[in-house]
Amino acid sequence: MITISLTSNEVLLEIEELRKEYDGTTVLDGISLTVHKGEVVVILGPSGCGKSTLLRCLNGLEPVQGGDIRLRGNSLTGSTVNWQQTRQQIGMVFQNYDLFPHMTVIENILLGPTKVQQRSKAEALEQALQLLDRVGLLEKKDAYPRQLSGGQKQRIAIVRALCMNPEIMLFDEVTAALDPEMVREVLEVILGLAKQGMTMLIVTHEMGFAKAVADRIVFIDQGKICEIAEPEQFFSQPQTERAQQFLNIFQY
Ligand SMILES: Nc1ncnc2c1ncn2[C@@H]1O[C@H](COP(=O)(O)OP(=O)(O)OP(=O)(O)O)[C@@H](O)[C@H]1O
Repeated sequence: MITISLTSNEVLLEIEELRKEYDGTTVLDGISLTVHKGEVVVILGPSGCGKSTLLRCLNGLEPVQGGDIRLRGNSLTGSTVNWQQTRQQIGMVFQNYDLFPHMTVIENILLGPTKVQQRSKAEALEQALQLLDRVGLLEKKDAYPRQLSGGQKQRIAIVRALCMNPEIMLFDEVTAALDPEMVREVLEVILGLAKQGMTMLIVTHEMGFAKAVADRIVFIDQGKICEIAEPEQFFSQPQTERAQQFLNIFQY
């Protein structure tokens, strides 16, 4: 079988010796990771190891106490970072799709492109409709969030983030709040993005999905990177006892 890698040599994101504390307790303890354009990195680790915190630091939602984060060489840890601009380059989707309840699907999606990015409504609308079509929800464009299932809301949240044309997408347990039958439809959207070469950092507890989507698995334990491996290697022969214990819990 010929495997075509969509990962380029171009470095997009560099995390260097990142340290994060909450109330004097170290939660991220010297995390270093380089992500290339087009790469899909899945972050795994036991509950409380710091996965969500790491994504939140990358998106400027948490201040850090040490180290650096660089996006295309530009540091994101100083006090002068323009987060409004930077967040347009780093899209994030959370467990709880926070769509505005009083706005329709299309209004939710167009808010960022038209208000923040000041793009023309016609141009943003064209892109939004294309993206909605791609996730199979074009007919829901005028629905309100309360009229959608959890899986549909989560796909809309992904479209909303994509419509800002980010360079990288962060996904934080986006299927954790969904009923099992809706998990697949959301994961398929993310798999589709991977095939199109979107750079992504994904936190998930879905091991089958992690194996299918990842170029690299990063296993974190107690705030440190314990292991970085290709998925085949990680799932068949993890190098550390902690990773083996973690996989045993998932019976994987
Ligand atoms: N706002 C906060 N204030 C204080 N401590 C926090 C805060 N947010 C997270 N923590 C702590 O930081 C540690 C890492 O939390 P984080 O949510 O990043 O873990 P996680 O690996 O994503 O866990 P899970 O898989 O359960 O979601 C935990 O010990 C958590 O209790």
